Amino acid sequence: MREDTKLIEIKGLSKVYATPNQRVIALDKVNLSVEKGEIFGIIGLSGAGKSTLIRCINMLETPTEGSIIVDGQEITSLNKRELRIARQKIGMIFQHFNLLSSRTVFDNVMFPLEIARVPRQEAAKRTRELLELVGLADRADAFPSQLSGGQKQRVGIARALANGPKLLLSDEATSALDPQTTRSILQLLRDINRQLNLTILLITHDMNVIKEVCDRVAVIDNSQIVEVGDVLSVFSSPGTPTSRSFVNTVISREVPAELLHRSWAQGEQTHSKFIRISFIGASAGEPVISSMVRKYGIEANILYGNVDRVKDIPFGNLALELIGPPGVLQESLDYLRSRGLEIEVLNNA
Ligand SMILES: Nc1ncnc2c1ncn2[C@@H]1O[C@H](COP(=O)(O)OP(=O)(O)OP(=O)(O)O)[C@@H](O)[C@H]1O
Repeated sequence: MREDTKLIEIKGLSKVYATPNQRVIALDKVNLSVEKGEIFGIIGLSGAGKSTLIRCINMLETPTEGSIIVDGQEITSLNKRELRIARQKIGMIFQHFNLLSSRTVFDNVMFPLEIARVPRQEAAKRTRELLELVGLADRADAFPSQLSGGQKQRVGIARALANGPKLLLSDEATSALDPQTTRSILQLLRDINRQLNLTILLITHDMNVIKEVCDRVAVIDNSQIVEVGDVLSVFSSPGTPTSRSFVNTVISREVPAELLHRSWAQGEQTHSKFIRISFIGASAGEPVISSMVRKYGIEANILYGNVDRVKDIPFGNLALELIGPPGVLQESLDYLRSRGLEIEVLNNA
């Protein structure tokens, strides 16, 4: 039998909150699947339905309709006892850490093991290993109030990993942290994803988080998933206005308007096309562009360019004005596309 590569499969998931005077549709027929071993991000504006979605996956919220399969098990149809066992496979971390203030770091991390009735010696050994993993071995006896935000989240991560989960859910885990601490926590999530082959599903409103750690992303808007894709593809060609505005918050893709309106094309016979080329990886567009210019005898003016990184991969944008006879311009674009470049025509002046 073929091994199932999906860790989470969500079908037709809806959630309606009914309050005495209104019904709020927080999720509307959501379908989504998450592969084993990936870091999957869900991004959306406030109120889009992110928290509801992630909380349905471990049944902190009961779906109104639909099914959720986690690691081959239909979570929505379990009884209380089965659900308690299934939840041991699902760790969760939170924006405000949710640590027990009266317990030490060590006892916070050991808490889920106590609940799972793991023998004390074994639990203590596992707790020490987890503290080592998150870089807090020397703070075992501290209380949460004595820790920085980043350290508190490390405790949260160690506690979430205590029962050896297959899935880690992250509910805005870096939203309360400063940018530098955010980066170190995201780095830790990447490390544990790799070392433990742990699948991570995170929700965020911050596209930087998606850019730093995620393999794939889903954009949620108004209770519905409006786009799902590889993070690099969504960054290079966002398919919806919501995705585009999220991408624009971290990567400047916009060509300044004054450049777009200034054309160097002259006369009846020459036209100009403004294009944006997105390139991924080390293949800068440069040699392809110079060979296009030579091959078709057109002019290319560079309007704007930048290079960024998505996860660890260089990712760039270059805006050009191509000038030449209309038919030749079209052939030039076909040539660039045939060389694997992502091309967007910004106008047809
Ligand atoms: N317990 C509840 N009772 C009634 N309405 C709720 C409840 N929880 C959430 N909602 C509503 O459901 C919708 C989705 O909320 P949700 O918290 O899932 O969105 P979100 O994307 O996580 O937003 P935020 O980033 O602000 O937390 C919102 O309109 C919200 O007001």
